[in-house]
Amino acid sequence: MMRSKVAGAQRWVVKIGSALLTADGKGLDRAAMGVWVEQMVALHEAGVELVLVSSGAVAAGMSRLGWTVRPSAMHELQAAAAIGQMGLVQAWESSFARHGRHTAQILLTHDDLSDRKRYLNARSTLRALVELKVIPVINENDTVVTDEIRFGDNDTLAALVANLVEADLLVILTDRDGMFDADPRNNPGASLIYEARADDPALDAVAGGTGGALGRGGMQTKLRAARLAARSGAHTIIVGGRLERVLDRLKAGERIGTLLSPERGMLAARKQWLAGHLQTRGTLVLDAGAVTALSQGNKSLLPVGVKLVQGSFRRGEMVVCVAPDGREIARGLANYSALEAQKIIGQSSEAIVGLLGYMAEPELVHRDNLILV
Ligand SMILES: Nc1ncnc2c1ncn2[C@@H]1O[C@H](COP(=O)(O)OP(=O)(O)O)[C@@H](O)[C@H]1O
Ligand SMILES: N[C@@H](CCC(=O)OP(=O)(O)O)C(=O)O
Repeated sequence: MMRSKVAGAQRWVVKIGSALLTADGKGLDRAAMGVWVEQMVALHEAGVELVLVSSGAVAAGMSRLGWTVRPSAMHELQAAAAIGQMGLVQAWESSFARHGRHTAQILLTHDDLSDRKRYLNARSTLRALVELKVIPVINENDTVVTDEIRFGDNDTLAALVANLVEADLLVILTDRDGMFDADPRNNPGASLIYEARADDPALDAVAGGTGGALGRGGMQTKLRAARLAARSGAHTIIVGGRLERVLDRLKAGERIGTLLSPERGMLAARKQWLAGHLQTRGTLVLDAGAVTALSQGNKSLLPVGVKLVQGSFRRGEMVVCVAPDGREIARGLANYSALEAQKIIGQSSEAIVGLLGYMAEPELVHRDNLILV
């Protein structure tokens, strides 16, 4: 069976766990990293937008310090993470640089994603990096977190990043081929689950065990991550990072790993997510024709149907669309900034290039990014 949802995904968050990255505790596995980088570059060339969530700082730091046992004291873990993070980003940077790609380090904490302003700032920085075709490499900011506010495992962080960048696919690379119907460490006969709905309660029982010696979360946090990612409509794949050409094969639609699907359609979930999480930055006053097109025709909003632009917003920010009498019709993500929108309203989409010198999209707000109210 072809996995079209995976093959067709445009924006991927790829999460690589400690167990995989650190060759089972022997420092960073640069050879394996190089193989994933090659595949990520190929995805990039195929037009896929990529964000990487990389664990391994603590494990890499332990190996630099010659520690063989993971410390339990928080300050020692934090010290190891601070040391290891250097090696981790160096390794990603040099590996991507061999293919002419830049990387960018982003360290996030729980607070960054729960505080609205910081959430929106992180979102716009990540969007900018993705547009610049740079690969963001994200990890938890271990130095400043306390026990109560730690993500602890990067599965949760990766899912929140998938929400943040509105990814359509979260790929969790791990040391098993996927999620099995029982922990394969203690059940050699366990079999791989190929597909399930992320919200299926039967999965709670099979994902019961904890992580390995190096990883933190085990399958439980991966399942929770899939459920979190599903809130913004993303599909999740849990798959073996050591499988040959794993990312290429996912892109080709091959049925490997465990695919966990959102319960609701991608578009509906994504729209609900957008409505609940983004502040509006401006207002577009529509003409009567545009009001009808949006509310009855399920159409995109074209510049020609807009009479007035209010507020100051950037490309990708949320705007309110109102009727001439001020009644709110919809909200949506603008394809142009307020300044650009001022110049193109009332004009046909063909005129955009002449007016701005380029055309990002023919619509001012695409219907996939429009939420009717
Ligand atoms: N149902 C299950 N299917 C697969 N693996 C499971 C399951 N339950 C528990 N596990 C364990 O989860 C481990 C992977 O999680 P973890 O060690 O946290 O890795 P990572 O560093 O990749 O996040 C596997 O090695 C496996 O032993
Ligand atoms: N921030 C930590 C990641 C924590 C962790 O071990 O995560 P994971 O291996 O993904 O379960 C680190 O870089 O070591």
